[in-house]
Amino acid sequence: MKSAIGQCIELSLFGESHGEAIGVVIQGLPSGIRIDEAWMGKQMEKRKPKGKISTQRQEADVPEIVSGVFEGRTTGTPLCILIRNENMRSKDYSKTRYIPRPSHADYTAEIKYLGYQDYRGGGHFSGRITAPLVAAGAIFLQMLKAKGIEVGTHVAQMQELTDAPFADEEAELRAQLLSLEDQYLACLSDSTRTAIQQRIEQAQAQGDSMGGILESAVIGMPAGVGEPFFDSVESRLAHLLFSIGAVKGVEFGDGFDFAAKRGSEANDGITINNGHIRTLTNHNGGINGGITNGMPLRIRTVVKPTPSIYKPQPSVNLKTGEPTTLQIEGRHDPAILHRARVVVDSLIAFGLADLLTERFGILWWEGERPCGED
Ligand SMILES: Cc1cc2nc3c(=O)[nH]c(=O)nc-3n(C[C@H](O)[C@H](O)[C@H](O)COP(=O)(O)O)c2cc1C
Ligand SMILES: C=C(O[C@@H]1CC(C(=O)O)=C[C@@H](OP(=O)(O)O)[C@H]1O)C(=O)O
Repeated sequence: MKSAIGQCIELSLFGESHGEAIGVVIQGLPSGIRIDEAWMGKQMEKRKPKGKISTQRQEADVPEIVSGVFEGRTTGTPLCILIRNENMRSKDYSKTRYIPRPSHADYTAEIKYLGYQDYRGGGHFSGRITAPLVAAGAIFLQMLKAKGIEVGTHVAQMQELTDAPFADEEAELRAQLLSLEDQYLACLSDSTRTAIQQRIEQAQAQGDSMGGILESAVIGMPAGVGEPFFDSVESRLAHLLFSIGAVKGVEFGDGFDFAAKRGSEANDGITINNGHIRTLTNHNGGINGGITNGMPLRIRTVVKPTPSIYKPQPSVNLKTGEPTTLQIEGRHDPAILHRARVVVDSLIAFGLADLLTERFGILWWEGERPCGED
């Protein structure tokens, strides 16, 4: 029953939504990585609930680094980040203690943990546990940036509303990733952003919720990263992305659209560009044989509509065994994807940092550690 992942670098999560604190322990980090707490704070802002399109639970979400950093740089020993819970309203959950919310983890956690789980606010299964992932992700994203690797995600689709696609051309894609940096509801097109915002607000007003698709891109990944068979780049990243509550699908490159294509439409012709091997198209999303080929990675993640909705729903009282109608109270996100996009970036960055360390060794990050500076 571990909440841990990683080969060379290990991430381990702890905490519950209504407990004292939540957090992450990272082991196997290179020493000497500069920690930019101000930038970590900016990343946390992207996940924080804001406005009508998010839960009304307001938390300061200030990451406290309690070990593993000395004089602003990683020591290389376990790094622990703590985030205090302050704004809980546990009474929202007491009336419905034995009435599981459809499509949340209430029933499955009850069975697995024999009723001993902290059921308040989804406990360890709450989307809240993604806050420490974002704090940790800020470290991995900065490690990648120092190596010229950029990761970014936009809200690509909600129902029939679709955002502009990521560009194939690398300089244009880089500019697009940059444009997403300071957005809360991150879209490439202003009109799509407005329409998606309105669609979520509409659902919120009706006590309902929305899902959608997040599209991510990574540029600057060197070719040759990834392990054969079980530790392909796809397997490792999908494992991480499926750990995010409400994620129900992940695809790479053209993904499920390959079903409609012939080989002649799906293959990426190989070319040479300024001495670098590149492909003319990128249907395969930068990965062949589970190994990066030097092209941008393209990943799509589908996030289901938030399970906690304010409409009456059928459930069962687990104490009496009687069918019942559930009417929830409390504060919930009418959509998750705008808050989850930074979680997706964070986990992709962690997965790639782990794979890069496996490929090149921990000293590959050495350039990050200018000896004698400071
Ligand atoms: C950032 C984030 C916020 C979330 N907010 C809510 C919420 O307010 N209410 C809710 O019912 N589920 C929320 N979820 C989703 C649940 O945590 C998730 O659906 C639940 O753990 C069950 O997992 P599953 O949907 O993967 O089966 C959120 C998830 C994330 C990642
Ligand atoms: C608090 C956050 O989101 C929570 C995620 C969540 C869930 O079930 O995932 C349920 C709600 O928790 P509570 O009922 O305790 O307020 C959300 O508010 C957060 O993400 O920081």
